[in-house]
Amino acid sequence: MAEVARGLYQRGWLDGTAGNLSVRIGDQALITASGRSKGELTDADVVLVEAETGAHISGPKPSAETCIHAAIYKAFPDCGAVVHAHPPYATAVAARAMAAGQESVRFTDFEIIKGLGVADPHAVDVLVFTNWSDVPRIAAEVGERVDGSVPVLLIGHHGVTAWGPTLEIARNRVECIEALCRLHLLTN
Ligand SMILES: CSCCC(=O)C(=O)COP(=O)(O)O
Ligand SMILES: [Zn+2]
Repeated sequence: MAEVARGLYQRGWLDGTAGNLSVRIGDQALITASGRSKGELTDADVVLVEAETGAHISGPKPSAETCIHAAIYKAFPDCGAVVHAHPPYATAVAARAMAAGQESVRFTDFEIIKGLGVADPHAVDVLVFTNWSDVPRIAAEVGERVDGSVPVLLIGHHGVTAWGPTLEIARNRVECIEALCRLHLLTN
C-alpha cells in the first residue's frame, strides 16, 4: 500500500495528505489513516475497519472518506481494493461536469478506455458525484448509483475514486481515468 501510494504521490496526485487507499481482507479492510502524507506511509499510518460499514476496529482515526470505500465494498463483494486520488485532469473534468449540471461524463473511442475493463470500450459513462461536505452523504449516493459497469467515479471539484480486485488494478484505473480526462480536455 505504501509503495502504490508513494507512486501516486510522486505523480502529484496526492498532494498535502490528499487521497486514501484501502485493501479488503475478508470482512475487514486496511485503510489509510486520516491526514497522513501518502508519500511516506508506515505501518502506523493504516487502520483496520469493517469493510462494508467502515466501523473502526483498531489503529488511529481512519480516512474521512472511509464511508465511501465501505459503500463500494458493500456494493461489490468481489472488490479487493479502493484508491481515491486528486489527479488534476480528472478533478478539472469533474468540476466542469458539476458546473454544467451533468450527472456523468461520456468518454468515447480513446483506446485507454479498455484499461477500465468495461464491457463496451467504445463509450463509457463515468458517474459524477456532488462533493458534499457531509461525506456520508456522498457515500450514500455512491451506494445508490454505482452499478458495477464502470469501476471509477468522479467527485466534483475533488477527485476520483477507482476500485478493482487488487490494489494495483485499482491504481491502474486511476491512471486510466486521469489519462482519459486529459485527452477529453485536449479534444473538447
Ligand atoms: C488534504 S485533502 C482533503 C481531504 C481529502 O479529500 C482526502 O482525500 C484525504 O482525506 P483523508 O482523511 O483520507 O486523509
Ligand atoms: Zn479526497
